[in-house]
Amino acid sequence: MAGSAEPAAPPLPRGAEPQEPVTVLVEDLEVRYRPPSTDAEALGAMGPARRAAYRALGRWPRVEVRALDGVSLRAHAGESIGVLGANGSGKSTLLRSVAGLEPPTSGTVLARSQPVLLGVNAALVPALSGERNVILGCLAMGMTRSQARDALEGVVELSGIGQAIHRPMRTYSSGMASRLRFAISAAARPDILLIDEALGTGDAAFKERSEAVIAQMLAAAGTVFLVSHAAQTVEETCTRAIWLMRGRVVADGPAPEVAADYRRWSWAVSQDQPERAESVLTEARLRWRPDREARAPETARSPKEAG
Ligand SMILES: Nc1ncnc2c1ncn2[C@@H]1O[C@H](COP(=O)(O)OP(=O)(O)OP(=O)(O)O)[C@@H](O)[C@H]1O
Repeated sequence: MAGSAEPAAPPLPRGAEPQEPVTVLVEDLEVRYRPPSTDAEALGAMGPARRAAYRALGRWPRVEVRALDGVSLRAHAGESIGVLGANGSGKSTLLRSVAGLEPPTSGTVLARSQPVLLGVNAALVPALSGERNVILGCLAMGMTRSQARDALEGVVELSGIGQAIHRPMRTYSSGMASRLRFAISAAARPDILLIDEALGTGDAAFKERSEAVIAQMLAAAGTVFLVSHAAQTVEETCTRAIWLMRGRVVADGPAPEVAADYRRWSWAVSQDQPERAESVLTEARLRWRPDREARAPETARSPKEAG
């Protein structure tokens, strides 16, 4: 993080939980992976016969990664929730789980309607033009062919990629592709939209347009989740922020305050001040105790059933 002065501590938490209906409920969610690891220690921990068998087969032992380790949250209509955290803290796994794309190892994920995960639900084909992909993406999100055709102009306008819409998507920069995916996802006007980093890839005009779309969705009582490394994006776009670390919720509260705590922690880490970072973390945990008493939304279905 730039600058050398430590950011100021945020004021104490205020306000109670919103009264609006619950749209997403996550309760004690655990997602574990067992990837193969070349770590010599994992191999060394085996008995000699097993180690020899692994070597003979050219296999590596599997280790357990706890991507999410007991996450609970309740999202409400009209909330835009920023998910903050360092690399590997579990942000994308949380979004994939809410979208119903990641089976929980244990715990519960319920949603009022099928969440749309930006960039995954829209099955785009690199060899086809942006235009053809808009149609495909809209069809993939359940729109009819004529609804998709009607949506085309608005999608192109929101994405701001102009004449490039007629070129194959494989020729797009990653920012252009992200903007188009965002615009396609927004066209379906989903009740629950999950965005993984895409808003950071646009210029100021795109940012303004995408923020307007998010505001419209929230006004229609939807819920937006936005994953970002950037505390500033979350501060500017979200009403609430959740800070994840090693698959656990460190803080869950109003976006400006939680983002400020995250910023102070990132600053201490970047200044190589582990004790300071630890004390910011402890303060944040005390300040923003994650809610553990989640209740199911009345009309909730699991994400794969919903929609
Ligand atoms: N398919 C997978 N197989 C094994 N491990 C995985 C898999 N997907 C994620 N992980 C691990 O789970 C942890 C959380 O990953 P995740 O992608 O959710 O983090 P993230 O906070 O989104 O990271 P980033 O900010 O770098 O995108 C990491 O340790 C990652 O290596």
